[in-house]
Amino acid sequence: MNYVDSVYEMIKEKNSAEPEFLQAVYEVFQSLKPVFEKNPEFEKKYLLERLVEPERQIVFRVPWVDDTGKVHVNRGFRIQFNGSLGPYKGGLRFHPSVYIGIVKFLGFEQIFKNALTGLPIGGGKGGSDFDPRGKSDSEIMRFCQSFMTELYRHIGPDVDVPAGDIGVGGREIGYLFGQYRRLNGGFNNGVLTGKGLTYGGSLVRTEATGYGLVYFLREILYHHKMTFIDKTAVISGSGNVAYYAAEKLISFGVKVLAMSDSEGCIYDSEGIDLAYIKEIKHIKRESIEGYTRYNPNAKYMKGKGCVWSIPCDFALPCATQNDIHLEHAKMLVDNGLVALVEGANMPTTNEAIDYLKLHGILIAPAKAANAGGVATSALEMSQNTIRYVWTFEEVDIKLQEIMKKIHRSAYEASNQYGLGYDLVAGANIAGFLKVADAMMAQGNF
Ligand SMILES: NC(=O)C1=CN([C@@H]2O[C@H](COP(=O)(O)OP(=O)(O)OC[C@H]3O[C@@H](n4cnc5c(N)ncnc54)[C@H](O)[C@@H]3O)[C@@H](O)[C@H]2O)C=CC1
Ligand SMILES: O=C(O)CCC(=O)C(=O)O
Repeated sequence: MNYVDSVYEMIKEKNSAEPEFLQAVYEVFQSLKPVFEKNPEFEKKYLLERLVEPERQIVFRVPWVDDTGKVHVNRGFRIQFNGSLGPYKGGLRFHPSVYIGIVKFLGFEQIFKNALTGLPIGGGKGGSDFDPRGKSDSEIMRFCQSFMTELYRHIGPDVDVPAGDIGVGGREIGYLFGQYRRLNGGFNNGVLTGKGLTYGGSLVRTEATGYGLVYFLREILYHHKMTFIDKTAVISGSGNVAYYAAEKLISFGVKVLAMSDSEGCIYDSEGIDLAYIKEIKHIKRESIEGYTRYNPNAKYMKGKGCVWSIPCDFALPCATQNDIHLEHAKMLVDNGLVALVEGANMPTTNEAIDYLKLHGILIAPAKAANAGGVATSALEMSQNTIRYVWTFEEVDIKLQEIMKKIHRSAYEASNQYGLGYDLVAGANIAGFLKVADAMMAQGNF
């Protein structure tokens, strides 16, 4: 058995209760085989064994009191996966499905994504099994305060800098920062990103992941001498990433036909009106079905994955992991899909990716395509350090440049290893080589 497969077998045995983590590792390892053949010194230094073991895993109790006075206890996590390139960096997810395996898969992916941005950030991720749905604003605040009461001793602008992810947006980051400031003293705002604009947030951070996705797709289209003209898209999710991806696509002339939430999807043949999505999902925080109240011609379909039955040129999974399975991939191909653009982390199963590749679909893998969010977080850190604020245009130009460079480095790495235009493998290889270089230089740690 070759080195890569033997390390994977060892990891499978050690982490058998963490299928999402194993899936993420398997996918990266498949791309790395030619790299290990070419660089035997990596094997000698046990690089893969070290890479898959987080540098630090913090698990803690989060007690909080609801509006009726009842006490609840949730579990909090922060995984400081790899700090060889810079302070650990990555979001916090609040969702009932969160457990150590989810946080580890997200943290593992984050290492390579952050490396691809070209900015000095290591990989980390965190969260809680707390369910924000149906909670009052005061309950959310009390939960965030309790979460930060433990987390604050493990983070810092030069140590670990969390941000948002599913269930954690501007409101939650505000409460988390308030509690950090209260406990830590001083105004150390480089400790979190995704902050509000009045206390150190960066312009464009809110939009960055969604906009970055579309900038990345634009590079793919340029490369293949294609354009956005007369194209259609469907998007899963209707949260932060989905919303701003839709906004940028629409501004480029693409018709966005459908969006979804965890219960079902809405199909509007005239093109989704984002003002309604904002009202329903971001302000009222209710089911996407409410869209039909505003536009009775739109159609609501219930069920997971219904969005992938709608014919489109571009499919953008922007909700959660393992959203596109093999049967969805088959439907998308049969319906004439041109490109898959991954906004969520690991939204496509490995079998579905293989099927899409086999059928010539252009694939923008999450690690590269959704890296605009964390890249802009790193720009927020830079502004906090120099105590300066760049304009919207300045940050947006930097974001476009970063997405262009990520596309180029993924393509070049793929080409260098004789794989042609395979951005899935190229992103894994380019991200890995940067981390590998830093780890080799820093000795056996
Ligand atoms: N916010 C950011 O800057 C970044 C987010 N991501 C990824 O993008 C995805 C979306 O994140 P955000 O938009 O920030 O979160 P959000 O909380 O704003 O939106 C999440 C969306 O996913 C849907 N969703 C959640 N769980 C679901 C489930 N089990 N089944 C179907 N739909 C579900 C929700 O209804 C909502 O529309 C996540 O996978 C996240 O890891 C990736 C890079 C950066
Ligand atoms: O902005 C950040 O630090 C985190 C973004 C994130 O969690 C992700 O890229 O998945």
